[in-house]
Amino acid sequence: MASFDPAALDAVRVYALPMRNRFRGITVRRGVLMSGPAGWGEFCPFEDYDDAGAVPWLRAALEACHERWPEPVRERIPVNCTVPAVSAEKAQQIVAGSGCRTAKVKVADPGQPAADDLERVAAVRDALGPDGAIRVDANAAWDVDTAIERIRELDKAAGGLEYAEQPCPSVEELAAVRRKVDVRIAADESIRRAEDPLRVAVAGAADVAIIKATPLGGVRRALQVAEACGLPCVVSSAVETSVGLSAQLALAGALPELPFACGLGTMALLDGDVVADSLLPEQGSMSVPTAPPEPDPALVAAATPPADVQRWWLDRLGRVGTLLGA
Ligand SMILES: O=C(O)CCC(=O)C1=CC=C[C@@H](O)[C@@H]1C(=O)O
Ligand SMILES: [Mg+2]
Repeated sequence: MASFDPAALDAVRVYALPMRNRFRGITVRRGVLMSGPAGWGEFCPFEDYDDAGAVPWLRAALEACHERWPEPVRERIPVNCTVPAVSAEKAQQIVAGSGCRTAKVKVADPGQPAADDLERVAAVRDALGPDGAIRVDANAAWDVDTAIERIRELDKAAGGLEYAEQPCPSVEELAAVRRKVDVRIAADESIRRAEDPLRVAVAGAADVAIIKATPLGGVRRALQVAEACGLPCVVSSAVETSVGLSAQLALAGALPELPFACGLGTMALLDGDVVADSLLPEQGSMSVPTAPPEPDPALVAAATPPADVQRWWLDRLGRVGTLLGA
């Protein structure tokens, strides 16, 4: 899909859904659903992405509208539950109610003391028991020295970490931290926000690559990124509705190897959905869909935001579409 032609789409619908807890600094998730001959796609770059950064997100949506997904090599995907920067008590409830054997815990949330992170991971260990896996995600919040110190403390409080995701902003910093800690390092923003994700220079700086179909330009592009980086991959969502999430599950289904649980149990973060049969984990795993689910018109109507918000998204879609075709 080289260019964007709104006339080639059958429908375009703006949605807004509240988040159950503040996540990544947001309390409402918004985006655009669109349908084409192959099915429904979702364009949902976070509001802080500029138009150029949103181009791959549109590519991903158009892939779902116009192309079938690659053949899967597995039917089910083990997933982690995602624990926002909530209280220890709430973290424990989220994990206990999830049915997942792996938990990803957000840490280093702006304004929160480090002690809260330690309490949260300890509570998650309590809820998971000794054989569950715990990973943390700092979203590039630390410098190298802070990262080394915090990862060691968190590893102890968690009774062992599976990996620490994006502790610092740059690839060089990730490499420096990796040399000093015994915990695996995973790269996320270093891949998804890279100028050219196909030239992923994370080998040596990370043990695990987090890949996301939605911000990387679709399932096929994400598969190429996975191959180019040569690291074990974890597919993680961009907190889409079930429409966009289905493409992420298709990616996880098509990856040649999948050694870790994926971060795809994220419908639990949203209060509502646009499809009747939400894509949720069952006993810690999710099935790989063969095509995107159809939105339910009543749910889409209920999630439709005010006219000014719709206009903002349709304008953004138009601008990003122009950039995509340029
Ligand atoms: O990986 C998961 O468990 C859920 C997805 C998730 O954590 C994220 C989704 C979207 C934006 C991000 O801030 C965040 C991440 O950094 O991985
Ligand atoms: Mg991350």
